[in-house]
Amino acid sequence: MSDAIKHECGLAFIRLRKPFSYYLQKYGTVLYGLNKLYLLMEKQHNRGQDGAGVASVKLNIEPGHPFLHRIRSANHQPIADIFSKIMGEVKDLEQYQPDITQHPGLMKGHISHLGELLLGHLRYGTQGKNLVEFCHPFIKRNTIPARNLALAGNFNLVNTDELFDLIGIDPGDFQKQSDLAAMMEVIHHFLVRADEASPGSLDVAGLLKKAVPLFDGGFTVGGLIGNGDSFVFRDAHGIRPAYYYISDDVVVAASERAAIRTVFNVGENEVMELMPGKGLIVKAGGEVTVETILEPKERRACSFERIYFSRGSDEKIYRERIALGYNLSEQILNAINHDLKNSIFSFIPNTAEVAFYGLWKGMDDYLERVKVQRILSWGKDFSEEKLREMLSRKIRVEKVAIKDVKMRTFITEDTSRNEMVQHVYDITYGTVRKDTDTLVVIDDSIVRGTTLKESIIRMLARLSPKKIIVVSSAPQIRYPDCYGIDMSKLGDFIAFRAAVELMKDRGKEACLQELYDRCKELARTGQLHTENVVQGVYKPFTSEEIADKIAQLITPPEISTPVQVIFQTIESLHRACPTNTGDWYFTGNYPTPGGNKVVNKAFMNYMEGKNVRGY
Ligand SMILES: NC(=O)CC[C@H](N)C(=O)O
Repeated sequence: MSDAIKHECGLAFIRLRKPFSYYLQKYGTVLYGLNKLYLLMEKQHNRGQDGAGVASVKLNIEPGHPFLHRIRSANHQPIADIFSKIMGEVKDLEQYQPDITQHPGLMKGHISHLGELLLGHLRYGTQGKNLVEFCHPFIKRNTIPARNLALAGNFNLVNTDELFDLIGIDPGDFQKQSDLAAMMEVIHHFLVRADEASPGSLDVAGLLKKAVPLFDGGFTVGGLIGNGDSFVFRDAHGIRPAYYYISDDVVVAASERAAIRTVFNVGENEVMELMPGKGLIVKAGGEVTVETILEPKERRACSFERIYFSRGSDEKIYRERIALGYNLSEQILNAINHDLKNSIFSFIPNTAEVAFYGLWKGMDDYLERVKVQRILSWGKDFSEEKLREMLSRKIRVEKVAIKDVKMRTFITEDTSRNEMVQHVYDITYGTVRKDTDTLVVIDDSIVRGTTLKESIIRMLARLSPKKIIVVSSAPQIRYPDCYGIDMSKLGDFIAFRAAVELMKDRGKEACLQELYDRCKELARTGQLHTENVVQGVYKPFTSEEIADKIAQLITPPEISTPVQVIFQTIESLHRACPTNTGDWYFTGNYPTPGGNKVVNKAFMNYMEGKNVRGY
């Protein structure tokens, strides 16, 4: 991955179904749940770099004693920071009573986070700021236990303002900036109503059925209620991922299946997908149900989860990434004129590595077909040496690019900064035959193209290949995301800039103004959600034209090595990742009405020179 696409958030939910003494007996520790939560979060640390948080609820607590706790951190290593504090409490206690960990009751009384209900979160902000105040879980306290709520999720909502209006709340400055704050108010509003209606027996599914349809966005959200009930729900299109596992001991939910598998050591089919629109509800007594909260709509699960966000250790995701690379083989063979002898294949570390193996397989299959054809065409006319030579032909793969330094902010002076930026990546010398070999490098996506231009292309050109081909295992990113990925500004996308350049080249700049006027007209009549005007920016051009323009844009002016860029097609993406058909960032087809509004607003912001998000 050369361009960091801002990562997703990750959710980790654990509900212990037995008393703490049981875990002490069976697993040797009362801290079983917290240990598992720690692992479940660590195994998903790919999903959030801004911060993390944990909330916990204790069951059956004497009135007057605290039962809901929450800890958050936006430190450098937020997960470690949180758990060192949680475990610090245990160490402190052990100083006074060395065998305290053998006493479940005492532990539960003294360790704030030793609750049966645990909710962990990893954040990459898509709204508000990257501060600890914005880290999840958010909590709301009340003297009535059933009206206490902790919430955390992987989501983005595009109707935050409307939500406050709907429940008649005038948000403060902080709340205005946070979709989680809006979600909290809405769910809490219905939680209070539900508690009023039947004190002592909350209808969790019922209250979610009232609250959740009001949210426009993609979401997987977990919640703990002070009365001991808890839930996880998912949007109707299944945009954000959600998985769960139920055993006699625990109920677990998380954003990634492989994380649950690893932490609980269970098989692929033991971990279930929480289907679109469903809610996983665990009552205070431990009963679990999966209920329909929203009528499921057309499945549009985010394909970027498969291309890049989720960990490639997942059984299915691994195979899909292999297929993504494999599917690119034909386009690449055409680009190198089937000249495998003079082509070297490599990848941009690290996330593109699996797709690279797929590409390698694709090339190998082709080479094998060629070998068989050639050998058959010889008839009886061959020697051992000739046969050996033919069989020894291999795809040439090398580790060419190396991820090196993280740019340090202390370099501020422009010229040295540019010089330094180059060195974010390094190259392996002696791998390429000068002016003879074509270098094919696969990356998982190209968003802004900045790192390619500033570092990778410059570095690769130092090896003097005949040509550089950059292959993207994702299609062209043309439209903003508004469902949890922080890529919301059109002017940032190299594909968008390429289309604008092409318009300029062809004297069609007026087209942009026309599209802008169209947006303004739609905005005036409150119709911004009805169509995606930005599709008109790309319409006059073929994908190849845009790819060629991107190649020009990412080639630094002083580099004379020809550069070509090849993208995955949308069809082959869907062939490779059949269950995750969400592709709005590539096609502009948004699953929810807010999507069109966001893309049109993003375009208006671009035209007006405003560097803000479209939601
Ligand atoms: N990436 C995410 O899921 C972000 C969650 C939420 N929108 C936030 O900014 O906190």
